[in-house]
Amino acid sequence: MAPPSQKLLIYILHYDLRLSDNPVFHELSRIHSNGTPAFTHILPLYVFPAHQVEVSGFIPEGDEQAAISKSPYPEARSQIAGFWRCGPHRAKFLAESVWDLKQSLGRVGSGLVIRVGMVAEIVQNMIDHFEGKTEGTPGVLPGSESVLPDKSSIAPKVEVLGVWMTTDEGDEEKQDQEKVRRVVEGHGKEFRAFQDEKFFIDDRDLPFKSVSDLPDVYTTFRKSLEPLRDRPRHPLRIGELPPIISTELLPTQPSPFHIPDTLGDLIAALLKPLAQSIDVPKPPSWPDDMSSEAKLSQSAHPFSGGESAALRRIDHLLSSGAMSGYKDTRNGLVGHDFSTKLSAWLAIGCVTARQIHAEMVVFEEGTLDPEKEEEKSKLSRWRLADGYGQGENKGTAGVRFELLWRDYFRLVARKYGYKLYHLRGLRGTKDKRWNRVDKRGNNPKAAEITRSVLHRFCEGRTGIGLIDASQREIFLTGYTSNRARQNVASFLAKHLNVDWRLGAEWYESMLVDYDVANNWGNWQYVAGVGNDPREGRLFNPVKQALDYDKKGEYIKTWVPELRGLELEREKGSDDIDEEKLMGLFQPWRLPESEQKRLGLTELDFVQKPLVKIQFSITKRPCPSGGRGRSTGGYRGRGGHSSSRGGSSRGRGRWRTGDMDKANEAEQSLDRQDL
Ligand SMILES: Cc1cc2nc3c(=O)[nH]c(=O)nc-3n(C[C@H](O)[C@H](O)[C@H](O)COP(=O)(O)OP(=O)(O)OC[C@H]3O[C@@H](n4cnc5c(N)ncnc54)[C@H](O)[C@@H]3O)c2cc1C
Repeated sequence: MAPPSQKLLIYILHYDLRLSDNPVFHELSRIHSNGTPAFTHILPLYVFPAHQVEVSGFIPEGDEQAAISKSPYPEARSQIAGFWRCGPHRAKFLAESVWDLKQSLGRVGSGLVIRVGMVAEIVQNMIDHFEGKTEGTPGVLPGSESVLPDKSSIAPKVEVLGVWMTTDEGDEEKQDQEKVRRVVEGHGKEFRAFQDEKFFIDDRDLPFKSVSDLPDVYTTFRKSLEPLRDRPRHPLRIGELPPIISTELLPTQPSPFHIPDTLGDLIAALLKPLAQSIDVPKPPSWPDDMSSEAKLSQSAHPFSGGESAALRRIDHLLSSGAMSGYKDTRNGLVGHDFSTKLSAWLAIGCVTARQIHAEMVVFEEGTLDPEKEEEKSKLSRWRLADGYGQGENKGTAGVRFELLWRDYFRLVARKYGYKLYHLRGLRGTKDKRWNRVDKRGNNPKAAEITRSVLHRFCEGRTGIGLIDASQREIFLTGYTSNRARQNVASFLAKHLNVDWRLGAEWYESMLVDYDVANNWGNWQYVAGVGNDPREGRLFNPVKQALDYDKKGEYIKTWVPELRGLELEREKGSDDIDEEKLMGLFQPWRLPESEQKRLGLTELDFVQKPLVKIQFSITKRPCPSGGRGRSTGGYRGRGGHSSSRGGSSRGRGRWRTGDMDKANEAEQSLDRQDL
């Protein structure tokens, strides 16, 4: 047989969906420019992973139910609650990101091949195909569900030399990588795993050799790295890439799946199975008559996936002055620009933290050159922006500070491995009894009650305005602010005592920016089982609403049932009636007449809130009087009524108890860091 005419290197993309500042593309272009790489062609390959993303919608024809039953893979659902692991918002964002990369690569004469399945099986299928293995050759890994080998013609012209990919910290990702390595090395090919360089500080520059030396307190970690502005490396330059293999030589997508030809069809294939089985019985919905433009303007995250959109967003943040103002706005709840909204692109590697840093440096130093054609138009946008050419400011420093949190949680994931997903957390906390929905440690009746509480939590019908607004926002848009996330996580874990992993699974399903280390690490932190140095931190969502949603704008945006509540003492004035505000924060507190007027008398979240939190800004006792209590026989935690007072604010004086004490401490630390 003639020797193969093409020597192929496969690059599997996963959470590194970008062309710029990409260590693998950098290496490929470097070797290519050096003249004599061992390979002649490359294959950039993205596989929608069947265990994380539901892929039954890629099966052509038939109704959705039939499609699910025909898929060789189990549904991609979370382990405990059974939520879709990748809900509609992230599925769409991911498809847009993959498509954007395909187009960017196309523009530089390369391309991206898309497949669905388990990545190791797809790699095996490719290698088998090029090794000329015929039908019947296992295209399937031992122990996995069957995926039929490709039946198309054999292509002896190509030899696979190796497979490259970047590593991830998630347990599952590590296992997937290991399976790929075994397949590749089992065929005597080269396997190479690159450290992705999408973080703020490169692993090579960390002040410790072994991750076991990572401090358990973020502040200690941060201090060891300050000044942060001096730390990041420069983004990598990508030169010309080796030619891509002709797609005709490739095996087709293993049956029964079909890869769509357009972005619209790709999104439709991902969304189809998700739409027919929504995870909660009474999901929130947009008003029927709301236009898609109005939805986008109401959403805090109206952005599309992809490297191009990410780079445009960075440009916008700098030219609008939003980045310079970040420190003052970052605790906002409503709007597009109160925080950077870069997280979703960072999570799947459409952009790197050091690219953000590098753009901020150019902005801070004001070094754009009007003589350079490519910098001229940027200069016209940036030069009038707040902070241009004036060095690091509070806002840009604040963004660096937050980006380091992201690095930190990734390293925490590396240090603690599987403990990231464990109920007892990194701390191994044993003394807390959680309300659970799984069989272990629970009787069926209690599990059933917890399940119904969980549904109300997910649906945004708990009766606590801030929590409900956030939960409806996340369901409808895939995003909610960091402030809201902290409150939601604290509420589930500490007021309701519900197994915090259910919240983490819900966020995994809902968030457009889901990231394994950041999500599970943050949930543990807030639930009190992770590496928060202060044990017992508790967010009081009523006080938090008072601090961060002073005029009730956020709650009214997302809980339309309460929009008709007029908070101003006089129309158009800034003078807010605090009692009504308290009614917005917990609608059970509204007088009966107001409840009737607003049509709230039949609503469970008004009449039977999951928790009543005692909190008042007047000297008068709360309407229910006495201790706060949870309702419906649920073993949760209400507020406490011992009045210890606190700071005066507005007209009255805080009348709260233990919860305020916790919040005073909370304010002093305030996770300004988080
Ligand atoms: C319970 C809970 C779950 C979370 N789950 C995720 C998740 O799955 N994915 C995710 O990216 N972030 C998560 N976060 C962190 C944080 O809420 C988001 O990163 C942030 O809200 C994203 O919006 P932004 O890009 O506008 O953030 P900005 O405020 O603009 O911050 C800039 C960047 O810094 C990083 N950052 C900010 N805060 C944190 C933080 N607390 N931890 C780690 N990195 C941070 C993010 O990359 C963010 O894009 C979670 C926080 C909590 C409390």
